Amino acid sequence: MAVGPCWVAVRACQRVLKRTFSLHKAQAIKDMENTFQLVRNIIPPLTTKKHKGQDGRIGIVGGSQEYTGAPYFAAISALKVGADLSHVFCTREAAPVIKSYSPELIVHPVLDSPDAVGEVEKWLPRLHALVVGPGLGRDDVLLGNVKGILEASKARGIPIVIDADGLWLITQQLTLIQGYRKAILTPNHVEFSRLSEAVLRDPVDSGDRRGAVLRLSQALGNVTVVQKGEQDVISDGEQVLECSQLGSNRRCGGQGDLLSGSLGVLLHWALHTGPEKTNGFSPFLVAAFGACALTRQCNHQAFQKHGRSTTTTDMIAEIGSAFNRLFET
Ligand SMILES: NC(=O)C1=CN([C@@H]2O[C@H](COP(=O)(O)OP(=O)(O)OC[C@H]3O[C@@H](n4cnc5c(N)ncnc54)[C@H](OP(=O)(O)O)[C@@H]3O)[C@@H](O)[C@H]2O)[C@@H](O)CC1
Ligand SMILES: Nc1ncnc2c1ncn2[C@@H]1O[C@H](COP(=O)(O)OP(=O)(O)OP(=O)(O)O)[C@@H](O)[C@H]1O
Ligand SMILES: [Mg+2]
Repeated sequence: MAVGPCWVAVRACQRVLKRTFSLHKAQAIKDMENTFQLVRNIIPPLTTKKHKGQDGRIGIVGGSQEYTGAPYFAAISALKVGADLSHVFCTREAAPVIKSYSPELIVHPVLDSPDAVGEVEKWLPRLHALVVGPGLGRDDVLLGNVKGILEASKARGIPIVIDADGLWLITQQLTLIQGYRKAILTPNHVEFSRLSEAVLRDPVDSGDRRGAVLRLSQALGNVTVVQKGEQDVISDGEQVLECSQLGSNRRCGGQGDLLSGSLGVLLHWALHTGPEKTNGFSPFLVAAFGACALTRQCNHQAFQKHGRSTTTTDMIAEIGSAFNRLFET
């Protein structure tokens, strides 16, 4: 077959694209490796000199009539990653259910009480990070209470992870989070679109996920955003990171709760260790990358054992060994 100049040009162009793509891929792998090292740097050593609480006291705000699993997944994941104490602030009805899942959680049935904000505020001085939203539901009274809790936490400078219905709340009231740089938002696909459309008043460009996450973070005043998906895309409005750690194709509910609970602890560790441990790199990005990689590795390991029957409980059972493999070898 005669090969015309046009075809030659196409082949040349394909070669350049292929090389650019491989370079991009190689760069992405190198970035991932460097970021893994930064995550390793923030892990606090286990020593005889420490007392209970020093490696993290994490609060989860969520748990309602409909949803008791999500706050449990987040709270137990925080403990399994290495926090010393994990508190759940939930509704009165949800509390006995959550307590019955695990004796290891401290459960406060206060979220629908008349003085919910005051009841949670009492604990704030002792908490290193809050995770707001898993299993919260969308009841207006509860959301009003959580608004007060967010305001009180911001006034104290507490790092906050916002997930699930917490994202629903801030999507309705963007000023609640605008400019609070100690927050990390962890939207799934739907939550990201809702939030992005509310903030940027434009439909999301699904062909440019990195750009979309970067723009959302910038518009929120450099609040860190983690868009979960086939790859997790993370940005603080200045840099964009991707996590493509191998997971599996099993998409059972609750994986995002494992991620947000883990992130609560890693965020505390990243902020506590100081900038020299993260080479000046954003501690928010390091913590977010660590939580994404860990969740996906748990998913991978659980899937190897349980295949299609994998559930989030199986993934939680993998946290210890996944953490070791990724960060302690
Ligand atoms: N065991 C428990 O207690 C658990 C409780 N949970 C709690 O549930 C509450 C609500 O959280 P949420 O994530 O279900 O709410 P929301 O964002 O409205 O999504 C709803 C719909 O969006 C869609 N959809 C989702 N992802 C998509 C994607 N990637 N790509 C495309 N579409 C996608 C999908 O719609 P469908 O396929 O049905 O059309 C889905 O049904 C919250 O409190 C949370 O913490 C969970 O944590 C799970 C474990
Ligand atoms: N298509 C995909 N391929 C691989 N991993 C994915 C995919 N989609 C999501 N994940 C991973 O699953 C985890 C949870 O993301 P997901 O989008 O399911 O969150 P979620 O909807 O908030 O979960 P939850 O059910 O807990 O609310 C993240 O670690 C993400 O990387
Ligand atoms: Mg979720």
